[in-house]
Amino acid sequence: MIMKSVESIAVIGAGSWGTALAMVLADNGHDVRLWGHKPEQIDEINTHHTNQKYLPDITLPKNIIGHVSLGEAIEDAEVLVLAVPTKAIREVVNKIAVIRKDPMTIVHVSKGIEPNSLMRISEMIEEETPSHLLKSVVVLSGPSHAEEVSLRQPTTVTVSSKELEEAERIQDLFINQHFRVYTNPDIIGVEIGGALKNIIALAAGITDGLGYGDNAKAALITRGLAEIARLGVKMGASPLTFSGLTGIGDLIVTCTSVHSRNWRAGNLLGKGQNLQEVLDNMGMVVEGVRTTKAAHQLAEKYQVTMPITDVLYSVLFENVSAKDAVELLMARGKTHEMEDLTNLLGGQ
Ligand SMILES: NC(=O)C1=CN([C@@H]2O[C@H](COP(=O)(O)OP(=O)(O)OC[C@H]3O[C@@H](n4cnc5c(N)ncnc54)[C@H](O)[C@@H]3O)[C@@H](O)[C@H]2O)C=CC1
Ligand SMILES: O=C(CO)COP(=O)(O)O
Repeated sequence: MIMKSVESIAVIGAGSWGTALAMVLADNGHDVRLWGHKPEQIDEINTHHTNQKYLPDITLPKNIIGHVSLGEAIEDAEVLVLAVPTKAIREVVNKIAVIRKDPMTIVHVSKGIEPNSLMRISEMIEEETPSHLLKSVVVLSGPSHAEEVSLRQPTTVTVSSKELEEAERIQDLFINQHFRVYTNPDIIGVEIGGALKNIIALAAGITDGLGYGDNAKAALITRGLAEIARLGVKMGASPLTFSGLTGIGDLIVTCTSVHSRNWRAGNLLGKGQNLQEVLDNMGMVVEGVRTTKAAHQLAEKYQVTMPITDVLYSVLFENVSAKDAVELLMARGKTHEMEDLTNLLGGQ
């Protein structure tokens, strides 16, 4: 057993991922305050040590204490783990910045890009937090369904930050025999891979819903990776990151699992439900919908070809049918698989 120093850590957001990560930290002996904005849910966490809506039938360690008061949750906690949907990041960070007196390290675990501003989550956090309060921002990402992490099944993730020592400190807080944590200095690649895989997971759910098979799934994963990497590299990411946990790793886990909310939403779309109906019934965040909007704008801004993102955009926001979207993708003009090869052959 690895001996660790005990820290007070506030996990902000008591949904599936915040609760599962609070369990990892509690298993490592830390004093964990789990903040949520729904009093009845926090009451359930403190009284019954469960969070049935998000992680049914899981018993939480007793050293997770639920809080509805944000001030109490973050008091004395030098590390804050932000686990709310991308849409709520600015609002929550703003509230923290008003209350907070001392510098803090913010670890974010969300997977999205903000439409219109086209900011990654670490950039939004930096924009919303006065610099004297922000020691550093770290992202934790990778192939990790909360449902499996809460069962202490083997899981691997990556942490990244502009400051390597901070990433290593967060690696130490989370790592244990079930939850292996790597570091990667490429924060752009880590955030882009984590956010954009949700677009491909929606598309994979759609092809499954339409009744297509493993060939279509493999095509989406590999060609999806190609377009994510193409954009990521233009934005300054290392191409190597996309062959790692936060690239291909997260694509595999999200495109092939019934745990994925993005895959499940896509599956219902493929079966003929409309977007609003699907989102209303999901009860949890489906990040890929907003991220499709953002990635569509990013492709335009960076002049990058992203065919899967483009057709998914037309299904989600322009009433193109899922079946027509697949036909559009398959009927595209012929091209080389490897872009370097295209360059070698004279940029065809
Ligand atoms: N569930 C998973 O397995 C994983 C999720 N993630 C990412 O973590 C982030 C959070 O996802 P989940 O926990 O799964 O979502 P969730 O839908 O299970 O829970 C979200 C939580 O945030 C709360 N929330 C929403 N808006 C809020 C606001 N304005 N103020 C305060 N709290 C608010 C909700 O009440 C809920 O407790 C997402 O970006 C997701 O992509 C990343 C890896 C794994
Ligand atoms: O990011 C995830 C697993 O790595 C979870 O994906 P979903 O948000 O689609 O459930």
